[in-house]
Amino acid sequence: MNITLHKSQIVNRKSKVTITGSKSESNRLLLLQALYPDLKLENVSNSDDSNLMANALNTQADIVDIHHAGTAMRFLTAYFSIQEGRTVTLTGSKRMKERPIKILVEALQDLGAEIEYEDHEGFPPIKIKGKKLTKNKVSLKANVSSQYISALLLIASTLENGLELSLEGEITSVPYINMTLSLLDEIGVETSFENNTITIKPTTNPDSYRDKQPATFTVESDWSSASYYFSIAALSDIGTEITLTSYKENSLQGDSALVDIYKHFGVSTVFKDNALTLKKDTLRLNPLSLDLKNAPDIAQTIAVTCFALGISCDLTGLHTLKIKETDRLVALKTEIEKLGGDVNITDKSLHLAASNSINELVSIATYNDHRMAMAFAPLALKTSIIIEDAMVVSKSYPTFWDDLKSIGFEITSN
Ligand SMILES: O=C(O)C1=C[C@@H](OP(=O)(O)O)[C@@H](O)[C@H](O)C1
Ligand SMILES: C=C(OP(=O)(O)O)C(=O)O
Repeated sequence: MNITLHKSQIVNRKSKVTITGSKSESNRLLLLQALYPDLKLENVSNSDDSNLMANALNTQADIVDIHHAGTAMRFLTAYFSIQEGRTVTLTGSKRMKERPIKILVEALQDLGAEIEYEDHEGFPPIKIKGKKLTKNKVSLKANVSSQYISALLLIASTLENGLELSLEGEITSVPYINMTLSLLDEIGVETSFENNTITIKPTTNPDSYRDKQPATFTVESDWSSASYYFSIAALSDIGTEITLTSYKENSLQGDSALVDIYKHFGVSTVFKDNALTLKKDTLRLNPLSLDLKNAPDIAQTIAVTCFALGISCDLTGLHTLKIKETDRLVALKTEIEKLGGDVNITDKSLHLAASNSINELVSIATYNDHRMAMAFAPLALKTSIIIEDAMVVSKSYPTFWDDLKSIGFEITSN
């Protein structure tokens, strides 16, 4: 379904939106709950990816299809590797079959896991024969995706001898690794991350973690989803306020860097009672240079904010974007150029030139990528725009379009 976003304004200058739980935290905690069933969760994400993760952990089927959910694919590869006596084929969408998994599979094989490629070496689908893993030392390349590392860390405390992981090369998306370690700490698993080595102690006595475990873990709302409101605030009139719930000032999510990043666009943020209020308080139109290797999921949001404001930007640290839901560098260049922008990309960076006009009623292709749809939506504050295959947003944020309507966006189905 394509939709048209008619040139809109935020009608209510003090709007409020409740955002679902973090997809990243939810997917980790769902897996930990499958390993440690006493763990209770609140505000779990209602995203497709988290639903797929929960269903995959609950099914006894021989074939598990996780569609477009990359994090679920990587985490479940590790999970099924330790399900003794069970054989599972893990597969996904056409794009998932192009998203590399070899670094994780090799690390698990080094630990003793039995995994075979069903189609192309290095890519899903994979057939996993669950086994008890007793080896506890492995090294892997850390510059391609942090999801491989988190996957190993999440099962590590249930391995007989724990795990000592040596990370090779520059480590990418570090906040996601720290999120995994923090969640393990919270449920009482002993972890350490020194130099390039992560150590996880085994939990031989379940009571030792049960004592320390919080009775209920409340997932913080999703910061990547919040990014679209930071962009909306940046493109709104001075004085506009948007309040988002439920957030923590000390977040585990690296995308909370938005608070500092959006100051550049004149957006200030105030935390109060688990709510985050964004306020556009100054007009700032300076060029932006930013390394996003710690926050790759907000690259599309920031590139579109800059384009909408007509300012130039140099975004670096984008080497993981080519293997996400689509090649996000190519997708951004193609779609921003349809709107009249001028974008240069390499394999790890994007340069957007300053501009002073935006083409009207352009139809934005979304390439099965929720973030393409959501990142371009704020442009409706400047011009009418069409978003193709709009329901793609359900991968991480199913109520996105309803929430935009609630704050004044005028949206019709085509
Ligand atoms: O661990 C996670 O929850 C994620 C890690 C990141 O992936 P990479 O480490 O592959 O960049 C991020 O892009 C993804 O959306 C979620
Ligand atoms: C990259 C993303 O997700 P995944 O890798 O889990 O498919 C994302 O949500 O932006």
